[in-house]
Amino acid sequence: MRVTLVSRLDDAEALRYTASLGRELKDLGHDVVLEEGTARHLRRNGGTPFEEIDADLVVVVGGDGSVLLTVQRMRKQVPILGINWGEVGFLTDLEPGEAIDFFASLDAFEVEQRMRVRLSAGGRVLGDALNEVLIVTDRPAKMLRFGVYVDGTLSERFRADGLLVSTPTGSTAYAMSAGGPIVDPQIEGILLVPLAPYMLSSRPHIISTGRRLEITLETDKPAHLVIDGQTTLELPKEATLMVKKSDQPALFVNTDKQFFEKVNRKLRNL
Ligand SMILES: NC(=O)c1ccc[n+]([C@@H]2O[C@H](COP(=O)([O-])OP(=O)(O)OC[C@H]3O[C@@H](n4cnc5c(N)ncnc54)[C@H](O)[C@@H]3O)[C@@H](O)[C@H]2O)c1
Ligand SMILES: Nc1ncnc2c1ncn2[C@@H]1O[C@H](COP(=O)(O)OP(=O)(O)OP(=O)(O)O)[C@@H](O)[C@H]1O
Repeated sequence: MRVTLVSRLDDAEALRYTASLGRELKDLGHDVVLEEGTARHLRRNGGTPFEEIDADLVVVVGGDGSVLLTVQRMRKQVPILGINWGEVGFLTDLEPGEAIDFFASLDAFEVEQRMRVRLSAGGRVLGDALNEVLIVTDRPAKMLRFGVYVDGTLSERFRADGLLVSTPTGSTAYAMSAGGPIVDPQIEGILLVPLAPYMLSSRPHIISTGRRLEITLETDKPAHLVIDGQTTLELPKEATLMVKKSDQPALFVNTDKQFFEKVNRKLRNL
C-alpha cells in the first residue's frame, strides 16, 4: 500500500514517533512517503506537498488541527487515519500504542465519507470545510447583521457576533460550544449556529443539503470567514454566500470506533 505520513511539526516526540512508524510500515512491505513539512523537520529529502498527496492512505500523527489541515490542503481526498498526538483528537481513531497492531493486521479497509460544506460568493468557491465555516466580526463587541434564505425565502434575520455554518462532523467542535446540538454524522445537513445572537428566541437550525441555502451579510462592518480554524479570508462587504454540500467529502478509514462512544468518552470532561 502507498502510505503518506503527516506529523504535527511543533512536537519533537510526535516527529520521532512518525519516523519510527514509517520504519515499521516499510518493514511490513508498504511504500512510505513523508509529507513535505514532516520530511523537512526530520531532515529527510523528497517530501510530498499536501497538495500533491496521492496515496492509498494518509496517516496523520497529531490532533484535530492536524487532521483538519491535512483534509483542507489535500487537492484530492485520500482516506485518513489519525493517530492521536493532541489534546482531544476527536477526529483521530487510534492511540499511538494501538497503531502497530492495527497496521500488522491491516490488508484492506473500509472508507467512511464525511460531508464537507462549500461556501461560494459571486460564483467563486471560497472553500470547503470539514468542521465549519465561521463568519465573524473583525471588531470585538460590534455585531454583524445576517439574513438566512432557504429556497429563496427569508428564514430569519438577526444580529450576532458571528455565525457558524457547520457540518455534522463539526457539531462536536465550535458549534457545540456555541450551544448547537450534537448531530449524527450519518445525517446530511447543514447546521447554522449564531454566536451570541441579540435576540430572545434565537435557536440553531439544521437545514437539509437538498435545499438552496444563502446567507447575506447585511452590514458594511468588516468581517472575516474562517475555514476549519485553519484559513482566514476577508469577506467583501454586504456579501451573499451560497452554502452547499461539497462534491469532495473527506474520507476516513473506518476503524469500527463508535461515534457516540467517542462523544461520551472525549467530550464530557474537557
Ligand atoms: N470555542 C470553541 O469551541 C472553539 C473556538 C475556536 C475553534 N474551535 C474549533 O477548533 C477547530 C480547529 O481545531 P484546532 O485544533 O486547529 O484549533 P484549537 O487548537 O484552537 O483547538 C480547538 C479544539 O477543538 C477540538 N476539535 C476540533 N475539531 C473537533 C471535532 N470535529 N469534534 C470535537 N472536537 C474538535 C480540538 O480537539 C481542540 O481541542 C475549528 O474547526 C473549530 O471547530 C472551537
Ligand atoms: N504537517 C503540518 N504542517 C504544518 N502545520 C501543521 C502540521 N500538522 C499540524 N500542524 C498545525 O500544528 C498545530 C497542531 O495542533 P493539533 O491540533 O494537531 O494539536 P492539539 O491542538 O494539541 O490537538 P487537538 O486539536 O486534538 O486538541 C495545528 O495548528 C495544526 O494546524
